[in-house]
Amino acid sequence: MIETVKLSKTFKGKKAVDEIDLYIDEGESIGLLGPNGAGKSTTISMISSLLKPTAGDVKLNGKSTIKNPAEIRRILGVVPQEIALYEELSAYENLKFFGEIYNVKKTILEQRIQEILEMVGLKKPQKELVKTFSGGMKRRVNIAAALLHDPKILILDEPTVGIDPQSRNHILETVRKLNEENGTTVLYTSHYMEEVEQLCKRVYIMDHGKVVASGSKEELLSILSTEDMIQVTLSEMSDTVVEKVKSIKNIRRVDATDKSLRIISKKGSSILSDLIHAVESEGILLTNFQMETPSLEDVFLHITGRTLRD
Ligand SMILES: Nc1ncnc2c1ncn2[C@@H]1O[C@H](COP(=O)(O)OP(=O)(O)OP(=O)(O)O)[C@@H](O)[C@H]1O
Repeated sequence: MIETVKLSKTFKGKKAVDEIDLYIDEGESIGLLGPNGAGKSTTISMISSLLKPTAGDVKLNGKSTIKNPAEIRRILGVVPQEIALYEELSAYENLKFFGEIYNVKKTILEQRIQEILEMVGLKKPQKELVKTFSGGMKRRVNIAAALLHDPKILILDEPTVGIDPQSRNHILETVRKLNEENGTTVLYTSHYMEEVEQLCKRVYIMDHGKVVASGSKEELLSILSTEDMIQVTLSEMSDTVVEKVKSIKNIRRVDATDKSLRIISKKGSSILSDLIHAVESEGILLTNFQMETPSLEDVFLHITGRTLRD
């Protein structure tokens, strides 16, 4: 359906997006995961034909959208990071205004607004002014605005950043329903890997403008099939104990936080006795030892050496 071919964008000599190839089939839910500044927003702005690429192409059903953006704009709903609403109007009035801008037929607009308000959980406060809404409620109105023309593809740019948990759950549930029950194709960007794991069947991991890994969650996790993830808690923490643990054979990486160590070791290597020995030689006790199931966060760490929120 949508395909990007060596899609690139340079700002003042700096490559924000660097030869990205990705494809999105009809009905898929795709995650674009990466830390701040990875190039996610720039990529989706180019896919949405809001930003012209420096090089490369975006194709819709095989046809370039760069010269002919009308078709892709017609079938896309985009929820930008920035909230774009009229604060002095109610939620309902905002949607009415956007519906008219999107040329939604007058005969169906009213019903459509009510359906969407129900979907995003804002039917009750629809007549209240947007300026009285929480950040999460505003974000939900923004999502509603993007859905008015019943888009085939919905693109959301980090829609849950900085909002309350209730709105966050509502947004995730709305997106899941749209994809699973309505068949809407979803492109979801986030730096919260739990959301992408929950919502998306296929994931592109971006870093420094490039796609560094892609595939289904299972495929991405299999990258870690040679490693064990272990979480340990100590009675106290010291720099020397971290250094001692790092020097244990078969331990590949150690991250220390407060009184915990997150250890990546070679799969199946028994490090426990060396670990206890290293810790106790510093007069510290090992109070908890737990093997962990790897997540996409670990895949990102493995590939880039950094966490998603570094
Ligand atoms: N209009 C612009 N002019 C100059 N540099 C820009 C512009 N837009 C983005 N950049 C730079 O391009 C890089 C990628 O930014 P982008 O916003 O696409 O990343 P992101 O992954 O979406 O991160 P975030 O979650 O912070 O939005 C960053 O280094 C950013 O500073």
